[in-house]
Amino acid sequence: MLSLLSRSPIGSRAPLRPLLVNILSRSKTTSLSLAAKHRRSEKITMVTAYDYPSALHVDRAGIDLLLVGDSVGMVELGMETTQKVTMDQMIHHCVAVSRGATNPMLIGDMPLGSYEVNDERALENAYRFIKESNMDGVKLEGCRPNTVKKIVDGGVAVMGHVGLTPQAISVIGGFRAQGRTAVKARELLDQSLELQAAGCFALVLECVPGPVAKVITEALTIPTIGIGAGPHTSGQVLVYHDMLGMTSHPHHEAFMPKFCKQYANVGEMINKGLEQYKADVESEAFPGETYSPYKMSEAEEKLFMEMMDIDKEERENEKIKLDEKLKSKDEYEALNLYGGSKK
Ligand SMILES: Nc1nc(=O)c2c([nH]1)NC[C@@H]1CN(c3ccc(C(=O)N[C@@H](CCC(=O)O)C(=O)O)cc3)CN21
Ligand SMILES: CC(C)C(=O)C(=O)O
Repeated sequence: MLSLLSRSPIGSRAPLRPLLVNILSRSKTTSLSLAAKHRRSEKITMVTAYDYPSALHVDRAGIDLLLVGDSVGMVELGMETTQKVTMDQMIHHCVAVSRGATNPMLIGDMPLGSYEVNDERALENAYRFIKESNMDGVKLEGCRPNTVKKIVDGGVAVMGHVGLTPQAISVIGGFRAQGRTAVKARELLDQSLELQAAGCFALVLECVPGPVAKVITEALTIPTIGIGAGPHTSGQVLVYHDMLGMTSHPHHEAFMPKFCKQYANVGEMINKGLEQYKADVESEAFPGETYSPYKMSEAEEKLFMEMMDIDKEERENEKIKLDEKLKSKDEYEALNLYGGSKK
């Protein structure tokens, strides 16, 4: 209900038609429909998206949950970690995503510093995701049952996230698997149970051994969404750019996790397309006649050429003068650039 209200056309950016279509077709994922899917033992799908076009694609594919992850900082903003991502940056991306995706349940990732200082601030920031960017719920990292309870009591659905929690990289020391000893695995189970009791509607398990994820999944009533957590979770999540092979940029290759299956090679296609465009423009293969669609009638063209003849000489003289002026400016700049030593 909350998600429907937040998409109300009154005071919202969401257009009326998708809202009606959603109600009629009942294709909108909600925490309720997700719980029902989980009860039917059907696997749940989640993918990240950070902008309008990726949101359109995720929606069209019929993915259940769309996460606007703080991984946006690394994948789209070129940061080394997720630590520097701000609330304003998250909202900026969430707004764009919400314009592109109407069917998946939209989850906004609460960035580092937006929920730890106190529970009141956490609730305020959760409300920003709902009110300013049309999200249907939020995700926060780590075991903070009191914070989760505060936000859920405030009327906002919360997804938990345990195991590798990248925002804590300065504590953990690196992007590596968690829960690999019996004691640590037991701790993860206890955290998961606490988060469920606090009111989380689902739980992300990131980079934990398969057997640990299996035990946690079987112990919980709410669905678990795994990433690098093996096959026995209730669903899976991957980062959009990783799974589509859009990370062929050398900066991104460093962060390609080994649990990620690549379903397409979009990065390679982008490289090929750009190189071909450059070659075509330089060889004049593009645009040619084929991509020059705007015509004028022969009569108008003839008239235009006749008009041009009237002051032809005057314009040519003006052009020569301007050319001279620009050329001398170029030389002046070149002299400055090379410190006057090179002409
Ligand atoms: N593009 C992208 N994809 C992700 O899945 C992702 C992000 N970014 N940013 C936030 C976190 C970080 N994630 C990661 C990143 C790398 C590994 C990884 O390959 N870890 C190595 C160990 C590296 C080490 O020990 O330093 C591994 O073998 O598991 C795991 C999770 C998952 N998340
Ligand atoms: C990897 C997923 C679970 C995430 O938290 C993110 O994309 O930020």
